[in-house]
Amino acid sequence: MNDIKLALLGSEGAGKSAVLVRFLTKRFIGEYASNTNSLYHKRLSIDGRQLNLEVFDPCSQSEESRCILEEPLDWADGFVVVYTISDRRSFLNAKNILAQIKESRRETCKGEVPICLVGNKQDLCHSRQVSEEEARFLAQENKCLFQEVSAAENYLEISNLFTKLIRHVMEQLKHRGDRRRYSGSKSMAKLINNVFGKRRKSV
Ligand SMILES: Nc1nc2c(ncn2[C@@H]2O[C@H](COP(=O)(O)OP(=O)(O)OP(=O)(O)O)[C@@H](O)[C@H]2O)c(=O)[nH]1
Repeated sequence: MNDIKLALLGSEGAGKSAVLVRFLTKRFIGEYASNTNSLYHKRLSIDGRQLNLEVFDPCSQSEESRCILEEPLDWADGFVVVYTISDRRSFLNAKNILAQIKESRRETCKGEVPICLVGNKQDLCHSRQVSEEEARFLAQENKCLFQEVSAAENYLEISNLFTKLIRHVMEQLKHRGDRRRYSGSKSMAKLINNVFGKRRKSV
């Protein structure tokens, strides 16, 4: 069984939980408790391989999430960076987050860091503030996957995107061998105790 660890990052209200819950349950739930960090857990089968998926969905508002760009950067195998197409500030924040991921992995990760940039709330395109071209260009610069989606309206695009990201993570883990298993398990214990406050969710 392969363990795959993903972290969701992005501005408050960008739709991180909505995107993740859409992927995990196929459903859109309008409102989520946003005052807690959550660790979602799900078993999946991709390309005939059984996977143990863990996804960290941080609370943007909590004190704890201040360390979000420290521990999870080491813990996660891949990242989903979410912005809202109708909120330029969330896009600029996503740009910042991509730079921080790259910086933190510069020394430890020889290949590409598996990341997908997600432009959420595509259904709000009448109030668009970020063009698809600009976001695609940012994704190309950072060598990450990119897709505009609507967690409110679509499942398939989100599902395909996560599947591509997980495949990319599996490729990277093959190259990284045992290194991650060692440091990953140390980070995990620390993360659960110090950051997540032992909250875990199975979907
Ligand atoms: N119109 C529209 N609204 C969405 C979409 N996705 C999420 N929302 C709404 O955006 C708001 C924020 O969504 P969340 O999923 O809680 O966002 P988040 O990034 O997890 O927020 P924090 O937990 O505060 O960091 C909620 O009111 C959602 O219903 C979407 O695709 N379209």
